[in-house]
Amino acid sequence: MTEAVLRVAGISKRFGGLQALSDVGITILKGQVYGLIGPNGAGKTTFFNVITGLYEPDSGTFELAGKAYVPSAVHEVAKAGIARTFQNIRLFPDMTALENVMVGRHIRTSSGLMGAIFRTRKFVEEERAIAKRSQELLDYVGIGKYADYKARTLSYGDQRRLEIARALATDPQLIALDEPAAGMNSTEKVQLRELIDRIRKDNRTILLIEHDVKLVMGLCDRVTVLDYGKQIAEGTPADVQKNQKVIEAYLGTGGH
Ligand SMILES: Nc1ncnc2c1ncn2[C@@H]1O[C@H](COP(=O)(O)OP(=O)(O)OP(=O)(O)O)[C@@H](O)[C@H]1O
Repeated sequence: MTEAVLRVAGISKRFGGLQALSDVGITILKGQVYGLIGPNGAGKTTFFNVITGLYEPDSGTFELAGKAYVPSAVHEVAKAGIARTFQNIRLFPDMTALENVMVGRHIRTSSGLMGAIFRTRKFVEEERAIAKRSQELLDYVGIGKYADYKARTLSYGDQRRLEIARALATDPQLIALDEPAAGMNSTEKVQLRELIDRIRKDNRTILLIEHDVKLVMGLCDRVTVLDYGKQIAEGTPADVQKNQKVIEAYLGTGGH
């Protein structure tokens, strides 16, 4: 049986009087692209923020690659093995593309601050290896030739690729992409789809929040649909598309 990479269950989160998530759970198997969709305000971002340590849940259990983890802080979650991108791109705009990826890689290195200050041999060697690996990742996502460009000078689509390269640099168990196609034109979306497909073929596991339902349906192995914080459907894209509750939620006849 294929192993589960992420297994979360019973996640609830309330903001004051608003129940943003009610008993939500998903299981993502290794090598899957798993989609999370739902109308505006359904709770997708909240769910993402809970599993990546940005929001503290009111309840829930969390397991990554067979080990329980506590999503108490973003850096702890990154160390445990979940790398994420953000809806609003969060790169270091005045650092080069290569440096942005190197930052991601640093959480997997060991020489630490003292090594950096005294430029120990181990540190220098480690930096060289990090730069090499980071360049490979830029090549992998298709922006290798922009390694020395400042992040802010890259096109929107290329900045999103750079974020993905930085996420990959942490060697994550799971890559969580928050609306990667937002603001992309149709050519960029096709390229994004090819890139995500390629990442999947390399046996990586991806969780995807996306507004572009067509992209999700074409790309994902499984999909969860949220509406008003509740999981109204889970299954293959074909199953979910036929689900009456999903149709109603999207057509706005479900009480919206
Ligand atoms: N930090 C917060 N404080 C209070 N309410 C919040 C907070 N974050 C989200 N909410 C509320 O929780 C509900 C779910 O929001 P969320 O952003 O998770 O939905 P979403 O599915 O990601 O929506 P969208 O597609 O519009 O991004 C909304 O009603 C929202 O107003």
